[in-house]
Amino acid sequence: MVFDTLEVGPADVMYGLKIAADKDKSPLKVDLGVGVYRNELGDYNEMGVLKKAKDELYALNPDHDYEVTTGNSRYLANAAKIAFGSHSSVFDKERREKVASVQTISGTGAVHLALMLLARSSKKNSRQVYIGTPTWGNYIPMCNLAGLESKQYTHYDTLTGGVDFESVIKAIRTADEGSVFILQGCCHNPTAADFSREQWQTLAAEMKSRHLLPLLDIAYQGLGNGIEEDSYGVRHFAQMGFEMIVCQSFSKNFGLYGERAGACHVVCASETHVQPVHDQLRCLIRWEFSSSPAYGSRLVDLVLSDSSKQAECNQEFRTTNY
Ligand SMILES: Cc1ncc(COP(=O)(O)O)c(C=O)c1O
Repeated sequence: MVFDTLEVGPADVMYGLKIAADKDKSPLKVDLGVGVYRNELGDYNEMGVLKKAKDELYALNPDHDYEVTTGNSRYLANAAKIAFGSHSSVFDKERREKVASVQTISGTGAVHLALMLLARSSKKNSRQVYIGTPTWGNYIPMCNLAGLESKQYTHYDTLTGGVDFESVIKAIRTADEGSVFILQGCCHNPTAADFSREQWQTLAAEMKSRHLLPLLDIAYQGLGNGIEEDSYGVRHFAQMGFEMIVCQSFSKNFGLYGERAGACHVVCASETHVQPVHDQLRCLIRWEFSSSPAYGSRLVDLVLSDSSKQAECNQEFRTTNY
């Protein structure tokens, strides 16, 4: 027998909660479990700007922008621009310079790919991944899956309802050089305790002096204080010249949960590292799932490539009460 040693996996708390919520027939029920836009009736709420993008996409040749494995370059450039800002020092005037970007199976796929890349990079035996708790339930199991050791510190101060910044700084000061810190860019899941601008600045200075690697996970950009403000941490770290990873999701902000649109951006210390890093990502993608689903990323790309659609999208973020 082959499978007789297998036991059931650990329970997924969110999944359990979702099933319980689905079973609850109370008319007063508000399901806040899974991050999907819903309207007043509790139904899926499609953004107006996406409806238009869908119509446009139907009119296009489905193969018009197909790029095997690592994803469509215009989509990736657009995704990088909203994460880093179009005037970021990670770009030169014409092209992305220090960033290796690939399309991923949404934000989860981006984090997984980033961890797999770290596990294959040098110093892998000593590289620890620091995670502030409580946190998104997938980080620790995904570190285990990638063969990376994770370390936990307290992120949330239950007394103030904000970030336990002293604990974060202590973790930074005691971590080994080269350790990875997973930091959520905005709308912290599950505590909503985000870093202030000043705290991002202190974090960056402290992490720089200890040669730590930030892995910034930005799964809710636009849903906190707007596109620009929500990526303050990402943009500040990039401006500080960090070698860093940004994991990006369009599930929540574009209401594209099932389409799995995301990106992983690796900002390299030097231009010469970009090609090998990109190629390692290509290999990981090819060996695991060949290529990411194209549909959602094409919709995101149509919106981000068109300034009037992008403005409409920002307007929807501002006016819709999610
Ligand atoms: C903090 C955080 N990161 C990443 C993700 C991944 O989201 P998705 O794979 O749906 O893009 C989530 C989803 O809940 C999340 O809360």
